[in-house]
Amino acid sequence: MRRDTPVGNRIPFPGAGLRESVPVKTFDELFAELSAKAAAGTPESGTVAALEKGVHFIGKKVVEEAAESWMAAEHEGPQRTAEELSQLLYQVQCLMLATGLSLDDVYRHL
Ligand SMILES: N=c1c2ncn([C@@H]3O[C@H](COP(=O)(O)OP(=O)(O)OP(=O)(O)O)[C@@H](O)[C@H]3O)c2ncn1[C@@H]1O[C@H](COP(=O)(O)O)[C@@H](O)[C@H]1O
Repeated sequence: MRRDTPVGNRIPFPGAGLRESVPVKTFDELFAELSAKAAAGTPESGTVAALEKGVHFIGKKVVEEAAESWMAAEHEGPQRTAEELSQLLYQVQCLMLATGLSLDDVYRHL
């Protein structure tokens, strides 16, 4: 997720050299935060702005971040890959909110 701090490495990435775990925002915590902002229509929230633009806009962001994650994994190393994957997870959650899906709606397919 958007951050200026090092990325934790609870799951080792071979050769990554990532630092030890630091406090992180979990997937569920992020979803709760975004849900609250969406419900409140929080001003200056990028999430609220994205939701106003709709599924088509957010869907393109999902594809963009997926592609950037892939390219980072092949060419840019683990740190950049982690950053891009965090953006992908964020955009996935925006798409869930834009389509009215809950975490359980998705988790039940895992
Ligand atoms: N994790 C994220 C997150 N990841 C990406 N983004 C935004 O998604 C947009 C993506 O933009 P771009 O595609 O242009 O990405 P980019 O700047 O080119 O970056 P790269 O992909 O090239 O690395 C930018 O506006 C980012 O700020 C995020 N915006 C918010 N979050 C989290 O969501 C929370 C709520 O955010 P707000 O709704 O803005 O308050 C925040 O506290 C964060 O934890």
